[in-house]
Amino acid sequence: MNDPTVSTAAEDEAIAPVRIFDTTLRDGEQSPGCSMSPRQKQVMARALAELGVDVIETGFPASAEADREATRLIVRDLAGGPTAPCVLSRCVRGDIEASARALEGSANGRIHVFISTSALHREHKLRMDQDAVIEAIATHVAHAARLIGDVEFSCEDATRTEPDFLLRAVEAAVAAGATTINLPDTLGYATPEEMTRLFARMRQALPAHVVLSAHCHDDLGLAVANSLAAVEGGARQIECTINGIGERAGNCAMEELAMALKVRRGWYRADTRLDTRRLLDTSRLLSRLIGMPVQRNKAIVGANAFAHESGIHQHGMLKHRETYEIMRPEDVGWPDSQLVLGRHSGRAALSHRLRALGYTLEEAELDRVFADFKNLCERQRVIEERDLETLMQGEVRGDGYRLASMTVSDRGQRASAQVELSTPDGEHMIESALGDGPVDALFSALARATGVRLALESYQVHSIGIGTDARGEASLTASDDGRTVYEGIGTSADIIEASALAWLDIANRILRARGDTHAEAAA
Ligand SMILES: CC(=O)SCCNC(=O)CCNC(=O)[C@H](O)C(C)(C)COP(=O)(O)OP(=O)(O)OC[C@H]1O[C@@H](n2cnc3c(N)ncnc32)[C@H](O)[C@@H]1OP(=O)(O)O
Ligand SMILES: CC(C)C(=O)C(=O)O
Ligand SMILES: [Mg+2]
Repeated sequence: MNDPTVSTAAEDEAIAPVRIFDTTLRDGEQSPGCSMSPRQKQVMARALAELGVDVIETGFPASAEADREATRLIVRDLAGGPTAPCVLSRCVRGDIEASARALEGSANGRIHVFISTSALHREHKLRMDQDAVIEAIATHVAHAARLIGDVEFSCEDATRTEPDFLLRAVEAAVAAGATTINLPDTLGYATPEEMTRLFARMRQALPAHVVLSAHCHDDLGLAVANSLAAVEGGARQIECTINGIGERAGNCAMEELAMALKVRRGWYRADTRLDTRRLLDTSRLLSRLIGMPVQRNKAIVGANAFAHESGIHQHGMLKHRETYEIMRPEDVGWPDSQLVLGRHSGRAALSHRLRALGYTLEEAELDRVFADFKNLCERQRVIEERDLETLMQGEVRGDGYRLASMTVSDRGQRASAQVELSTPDGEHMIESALGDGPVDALFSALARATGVRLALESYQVHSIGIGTDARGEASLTASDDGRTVYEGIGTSADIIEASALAWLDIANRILRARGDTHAEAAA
């Protein structure tokens, strides 16, 4: 695959650097379900600095002690490094002074001053006319510039502001000392073409030393597209968040923006200085800290971003990876692409996985195993290596007992469990039992249903993966006669169900070893 990160020196000269302004800890954190403690923000800020973001907005110091504390911790950590801490302030003297105090000790700290400029916000929210807003900008940006060397100014709701007034507001901020001008699409209302035009017009109107910045929200799912459109119009700073968290539908997702610029470098003629190989770890860290999992199909960092299940795609991937991938998983932190075996997979992927396990099959053999494989897929969503081994050993002849449903209750004096199993003959049976706890009751119900008595030797449950969508894996070792010890494994989102699957895994093997498909069910 062409490495998009490798370019010639001449090409590099024409590539514009785009600053990444991270607002995960401010705009991201202020959205429902995403708040972080100062210590959590500090952990996240360290990861963001390692990722290579240029600016970290640490919070809004005037609003809370937690934001002041987080800013102090992060300022200390970032000292001497290239990443600048930044804090938010309204056009309120006290806000700006609280910001300057929180940034004390930082050599490259920035104060981010904002006020709404749209008619709707001026009239209904601020109750200020145009002149009063211009006066507030001039006064407060100048005050911030007296306290610190780096001031950014934002026109909140810029994209719904009258163009002439927007220019007046921005010129007032620049005259007062702002060197970064941010034009937020606060409500996620703009279209990409409007963004390009807006930024191109501002670029022409403002002096060259002023850096233009975009801050896009995702109400219409356009935050990344609008940020890229702003780059095309001359933006050289993008405000974004990890996993796209932020007010309402969120902000521009950093991982998506960074990879769009990297993969389509030749188109945008712009790139960031991020070490994109750290994107996945940073995304996972945030998910863990705020307890908000990333959806599977999320670009770049979702579990399916480099996973392929359908046979035609897998066949293409095996011939040439670029047939179905536009970037390399390792460039964003994944170890590799995944060819997941499931109901949509074909022979190419199956034989590839079998070869990796050491099985080279003739065509006729492959046909037979493929038929068994498709049968197994009717009952199981994903086929793992362990299942392939079982298929190859011809063990999946009879179906054995399968768990159809179960209920476990631990409310009375003793726990109770009811299991519904499909039998090897395709019939259904229901059994229940009491026990000293839910697992004991469950195993007793399974023993009654199958007629298999297991002497348990060990029972362990652990989590596979991280976050709230992690699955539980139960592993059991047990024997039926005290001589042969079997190991059974079950996985499920529910650890009690995983335990039942592990128990049945052993029971079915014991029955197969006895040459029995089913034992005499106990009364
Ligand atoms: C687009 C954005 O993301 S903006 C950032 C939003 N983030 C937050 O609001 C998170 C933190 N906020 C807070 O903790 C609180 O809102 C505080 C501490 C800042 C203020 O709390 P309160 O004093 O109780 O005011 P409240 O939140 O009810 O209203 C906001 C006030 O700020 C004013 N205001 C809003 N934006 C600005 C601004 N940029 N410049 C000056 N004043 C502003 C409003 O007009 C309103 O003033 P009023 O109380 O005189 O009517
Ligand atoms: C404070 C500003 C930059 C903001 O978050 C917005 O307008 O969305
Ligand atoms: Mg915002």
